[in-house]
Amino acid sequence: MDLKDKQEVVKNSRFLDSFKFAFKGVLTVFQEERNMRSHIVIGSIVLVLCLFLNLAVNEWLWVIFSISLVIIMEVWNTVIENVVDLAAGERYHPLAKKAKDMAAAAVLMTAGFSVVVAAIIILPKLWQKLF
Ligand SMILES: Nc1ncnc2c1ncn2[C@@H]1O[C@H](COP(=O)(O)OP(=O)(O)OP(=O)(O)O)[C@@H](O)[C@H]1O
Repeated sequence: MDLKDKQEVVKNSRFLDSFKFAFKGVLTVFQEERNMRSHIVIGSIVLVLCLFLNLAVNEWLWVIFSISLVIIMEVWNTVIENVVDLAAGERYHPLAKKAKDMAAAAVLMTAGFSVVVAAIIILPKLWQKLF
């Protein structure tokens, strides 16, 4: 094995390691964040509901996009909470409060966007189906 092959093996193992660490991150956020579990349950219910509503492809994309965005934003919220806790520890600090509140605001705004998507795409179809 020459130097070039060795470098490729090292690169490959780092690539696999980064997947392993990313999956560990997914697992940790699910285990430790109650809000994340709620997002997953609500998102799954919405997706199952959509199966019965004959959505067009672009409507599916909007629904999947908005659910994914809430989940991704919750991951970032958790990242910020952890980093702030690391920096501030048990101390009260106005900047720690600002950072955590803004991170929570980002999740809230994204959830608001999902509600708008649901109101435009899902509710009218559900209404039609039911009445
Ligand atoms: N070190 C701190 N200094 C000042 N205010 C803080 C600090 N830590 C938390 N807070 C305030 O308390 C609130 C709750 O903090 P916490 O760390 O429990 O987050 P949370 O929003 O409850 O998170 P979770 O998503 O885990 O429910 C924050 O939104 C922030 O307003």
